[in-house]
Amino acid sequence: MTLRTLQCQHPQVLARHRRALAGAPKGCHSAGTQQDGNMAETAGGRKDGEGRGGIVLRDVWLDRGGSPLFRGLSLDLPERRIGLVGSNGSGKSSLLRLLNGLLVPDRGRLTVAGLDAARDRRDLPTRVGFVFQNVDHQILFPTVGEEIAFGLVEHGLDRKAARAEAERLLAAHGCAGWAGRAVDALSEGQKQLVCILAALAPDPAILVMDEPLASLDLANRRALLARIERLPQQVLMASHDLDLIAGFDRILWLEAGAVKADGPPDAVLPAYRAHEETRARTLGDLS
Ligand SMILES: Nc1ncnc2c1ncn2[C@@H]1O[C@H](COP(=O)(O)OP(=O)(O)OP(=O)(O)O)[C@@H](O)[C@H]1O
Repeated sequence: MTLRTLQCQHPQVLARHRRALAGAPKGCHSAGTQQDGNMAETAGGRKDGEGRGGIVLRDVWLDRGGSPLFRGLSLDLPERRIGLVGSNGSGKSSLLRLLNGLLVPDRGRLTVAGLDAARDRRDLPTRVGFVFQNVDHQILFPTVGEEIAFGLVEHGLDRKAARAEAERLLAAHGCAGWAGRAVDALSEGQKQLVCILAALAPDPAILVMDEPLASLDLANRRALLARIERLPQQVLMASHDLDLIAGFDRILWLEAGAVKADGPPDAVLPAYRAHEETRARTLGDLS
């Protein structure tokens, strides 16, 4: 079954996003990296960045907690696999939350998978799958099957078909028979896995992941990473585990809401690692 062919009969925002949107506050310039015309081709022959995916920020401003965080951020993000690094509080989660409408820019323009993030805010979650840092911010339903089927129903599948698709997805990830399991009885890592599968189920154009694999064991982490590498979706992942994103196409390093460095992993990650080691020494000296 391909959901890509389904017309979304229910363009309203998914309930988990509705809930988050209800409480969401309203919403550095970096040298925007231009598309290099050398984007990877997906299994379907589509080039990411010009098809379902693609993220463009133009002079985006955002205050958080009364202080300016992003001050004229401009970026072109067409690559298939983009890693986001930065110290605590640098703005990674805020940037990811702009992408699915949980935050809106105070000023400037943001386009995500062809949608204007301000004008089409309520439609964003239909194109952007979001995996939260904290599973408790994501999981709504008592059972695994219901959690995964939910997004499919919102996209127009009837409940029976959605349940069957959820079971198929679980089986494809080595979790056959999980559909009836109580989410509360799962370990944190198992919950993370369910959240990732729930985000993937409606076949979004872009998968945005905020520290998504922190609780997974080595086998599940490797399996999920391999799966992520094969996904047709554009993936944007914030991670403090630099090994996870070392094979990505591009790394954005944010500090205090501005782009500190931006480029391939072998250029950005060693510099970021050195910066963090210096910080660790400084913090150690202070303690
Ligand atoms: N709900 C909120 N209300 C007000 N300010 C917030 C809120 N969430 C984050 N901030 C502020 O926005 C800034 C960026 O936070 P953000 O969560 O985007 O950082 P981050 O890079 O994801 O951090 P971490 O690595 O710790 O997850 C921080 O200064 C933070 O204090």
